[in-house]
Amino acid sequence: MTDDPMKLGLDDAALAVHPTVFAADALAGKRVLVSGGAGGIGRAVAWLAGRCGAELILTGRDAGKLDSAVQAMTAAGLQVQGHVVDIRKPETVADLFAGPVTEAGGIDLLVNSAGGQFPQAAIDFSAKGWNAVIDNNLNGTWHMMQAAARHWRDTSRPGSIVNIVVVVEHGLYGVAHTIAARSGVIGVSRAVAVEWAPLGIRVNCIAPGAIETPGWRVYAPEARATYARSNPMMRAGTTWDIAESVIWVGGTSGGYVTGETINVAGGSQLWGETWTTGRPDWFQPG
Ligand SMILES: CCCCCCCCC/C=C/C(=O)SCCNC(=O)CCNC(=O)[C@H](O)C(C)(C)COP(=O)(O)OP(=O)(O)OC[C@H]1O[C@@H](n2cnc3c(N)ncnc32)[C@H](O)[C@@H]1OP(=O)(O)O
Ligand SMILES: NC(=O)C1=CN([C@@H]2O[C@H](COP(=O)(O)OP(=O)(O)OC[C@H]3O[C@@H](n4cnc5c(N)ncnc54)[C@H](OP(=O)(O)O)[C@@H]3O)[C@@H](O)[C@H]2O)C=CC1
Repeated sequence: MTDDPMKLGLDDAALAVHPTVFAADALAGKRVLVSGGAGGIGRAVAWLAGRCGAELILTGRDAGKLDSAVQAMTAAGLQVQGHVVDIRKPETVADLFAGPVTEAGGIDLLVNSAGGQFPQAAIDFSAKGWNAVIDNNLNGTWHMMQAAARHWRDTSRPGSIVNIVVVVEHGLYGVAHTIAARSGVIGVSRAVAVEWAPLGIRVNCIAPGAIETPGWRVYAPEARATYARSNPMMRAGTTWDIAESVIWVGGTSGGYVTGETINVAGGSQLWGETWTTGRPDWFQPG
């Protein structure tokens, strides 16, 4: 791992050729919407979905990042468009579905990869900081989920949602606000997996472990240096590990799966600790 933000995780050149278990037509005729689609995990999901034959709609806040993702994928022959959408603003989410999603002919799969947080001891959270993380990760994800469900209901087509969360049961510290927000996403996903089953909508979550991405820049280098050894496999995962699990559960291969949260975390849900703020003296061995 390096501190060069352009070198955190797999880049476009790697994602364009990374080996995959999926067939080139696994998502032929499908359209996939990826929020945070120019970020680390979202970008890998988009590349894989595109390489499996899906048309892509990517969203994010940063127009420049979106442009670079769209350009790289277009140059590789993928069908992709990008739109600036802040998931915290329900009106811009509604505009996305009423505009580009409808004009493209609808979507089949929504992957909510937009999200993030900052490391801080919970006792020091300001009200504003807490609210920012809850709003981004719980409310923002919900706005996207509900808009997609309404789109599928109103167009009488089935759909699938995959929410990217974090491992909430064990071992992730210094980000209690995001544990709260993501626990909420997991809870509401379980609830609507039942409520929306009559609409033909499946809802699942993927909980990544330590996956090297540009998002890691928010953590101090000393904290980051410990992440790889925070799981029994003693290594960080790749965005491709997450992308293949997303396409598996979100696509027809996951057709009988709903309401699940799948840890793709090298076993860190069972063993290991990730202190995003550095491990306090109390927890030091010996
Ligand atoms: C077992 C499993 C193993 C798993 C092992 C896994 C290891 C890694 C786990 C997770 C990895 C990832 O998620 S990778 C990362 C994904 N990407 C990211 O997290 C980057 C994106 N982050 C963000 O966008 C921000 O953090 C977020 C708060 C969500 C967005 O907020 P805003 O855009 O509103 O941002 P701001 O205006 O900057 O901040 C709003 C307020 O938040 C607070 N705030 C913001 N940054 C702050 C900071 N660094 N320290 C304190 N407080 C802060 C302040 O009160 C701010 O107000 P003022 O005081 O007025 O300024
Ligand atoms: N990497 C890891 O180790 C882990 C990551 N995760 C989670 O996976 C998801 C993807 O993270 P990752 O790819 O690593 O990080 P990145 O920071 O690379 O990507 C996150 C993307 O989310 C977008 N985003 C954030 N907030 C908003 C918003 N309000 N509206 C629209 N877009 C937004 C950002 O877009 P823009 O830059 O355009 O604002 C960014 O590109 C996040 O939820 C993250 O917390 C979970 C566990 C571990």
